[in-house]
Amino acid sequence: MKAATANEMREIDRIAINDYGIPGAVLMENAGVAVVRRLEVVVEPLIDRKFCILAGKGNNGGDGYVIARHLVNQGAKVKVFLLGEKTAVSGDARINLDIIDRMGIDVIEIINERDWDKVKLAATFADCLVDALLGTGFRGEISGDMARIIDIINAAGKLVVAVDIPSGVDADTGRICGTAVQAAHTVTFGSPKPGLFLYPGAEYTGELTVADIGIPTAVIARQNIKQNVIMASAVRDILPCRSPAAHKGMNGRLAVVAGSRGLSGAAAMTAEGALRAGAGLVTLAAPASLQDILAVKLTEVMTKPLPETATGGISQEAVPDIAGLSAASDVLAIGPGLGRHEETAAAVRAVIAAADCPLVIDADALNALVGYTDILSECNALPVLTPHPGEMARLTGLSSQAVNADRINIARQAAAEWGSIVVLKGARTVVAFPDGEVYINTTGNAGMATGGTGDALTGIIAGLIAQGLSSHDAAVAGVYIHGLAGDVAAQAGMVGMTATDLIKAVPAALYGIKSY
Ligand SMILES: NC(=O)C1=CN([C@@H]2O[C@H](COP(=O)(O)OP(=O)(O)OC[C@H]3O[C@@H](n4cnc5c(N)ncnc54)[C@H](O)[C@@H]3O)[C@@H](O)[C@H]2O)[C@@H](O)CC1
Ligand SMILES: [K+]
Repeated sequence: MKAATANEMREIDRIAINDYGIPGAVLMENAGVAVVRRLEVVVEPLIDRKFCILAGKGNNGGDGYVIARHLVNQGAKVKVFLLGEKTAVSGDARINLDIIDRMGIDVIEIINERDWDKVKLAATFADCLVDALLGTGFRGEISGDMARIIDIINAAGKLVVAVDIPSGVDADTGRICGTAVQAAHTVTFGSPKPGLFLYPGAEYTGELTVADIGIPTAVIARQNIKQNVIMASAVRDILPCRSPAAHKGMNGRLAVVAGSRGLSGAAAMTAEGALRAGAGLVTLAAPASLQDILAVKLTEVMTKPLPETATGGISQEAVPDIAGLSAASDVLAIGPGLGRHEETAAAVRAVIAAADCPLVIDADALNALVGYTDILSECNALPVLTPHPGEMARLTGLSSQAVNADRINIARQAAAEWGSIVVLKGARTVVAFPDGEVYINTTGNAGMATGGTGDALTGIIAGLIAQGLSSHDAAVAGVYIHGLAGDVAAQAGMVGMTATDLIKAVPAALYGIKSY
């Protein structure tokens, strides 16, 4: 599913109105009715229920007047508050404001101090508040009277339904622009907006409904929208079918280069993640002194001892061994638990520059690339990089707060600059490609904020590449499956679940998607 930015959505509306001749008032009618359909479900029955509609001066407010008309027709008691003067309302919003004026619906302009008391009182007695203050026309920050009315909505403790976007949420990034309406439900029009999925905006959105308001689908399809939301159906199509006559050699050979003294678990979880994602044969290459531990930890994984530094990380002498392994593998996953020894980092860079097969690069292999991202252009296939915000911050020189504040664009820029697929992990993982295409993942939960889940993801993505998926498809499907496995594991309790629980749940997640 595509997710349109505010600018893209405005252009879509414009084309629908100007090129297709759909009157703006018709789109507004459909938008308002879509919200009423949702209200019929969440405030049931509507008759005699009290609604307070908070309207801004633009078309988002216009949707609010349509909602008011339909609610009154259904027997609800409706008060409309307009933040400003009626004379400031124009166009389609004006048409609908005039209609409800003629219907005798109370429209109170919030102009002086006494009007604020009326809003507070109405909010106190309402069953539901409808946020029609700001939609895709919102720019800048929330301040002054707008902040004040949003505070009243949030303080009322009532069911809040947002029209198109919770006011104050940046439609493109999910940033809270000063303050924002905390909605329980949001009905968005035509196409969802990225900011409704990305945190913190997603938390203010509540349950999201995407409503068709009659815009021809071709208008949206022709926009070349590059933001996507990963859907189960798309992952189902991506995943390979497994022949009933399959043997292990048909499901790919995968090599993992991971681990160092004290960090054997990361290596083991990466290898296990790959196996659980369906890889045929997995070889874990790790420092020789970890052999005994890994042999105990892992049953199905083959191990390859590598020369190591005095501190127990892989050494430069390991490079030819790994090169040989990569030549015999369909994919190489490198990084988890390697440690940050400079010799190890240099060995990692040599491996990345020389690898013959597709790469999944994570953790300490990403740290090894700080200041050396130019070597990524030497990779034969598009490498997949899986940084968390901290690693991304180190790679880009930004703070992790800055990375999280604009996840889509930061990932997109990095993917273009490095000629790589960038999987920016965290709540709502974003997968970005060098051509600007991005995918937002919605599976997963806060229980996954625990050590080792990132190693599992690296293994899962590599495991899918081993089975013949392109790095592109493996990254998109991998983050979805990883999050879904987290959701499956969380059914036994979210807090306290471990990466191992997630890894064990991968087959169930795959079964849920593909029934195999
Ligand atoms: N014809 C269309 O384009 C359609 C628009 N629709 C609705 O209209 C919305 C877009 O309408 P508009 O483009 O009129 O814009 P909005 O109604 O989203 O916002 C514009 C108003 O907000 C004010 N504003 C902007 N930034 C502000 C800030 N930081 N602080 C305080 N006030 C601020 C502007 O001065 C203006 O009065 C959509 O989100 C959707 O709800 C729907 O009715 C469907 C059809
Ligand atoms: K709104």
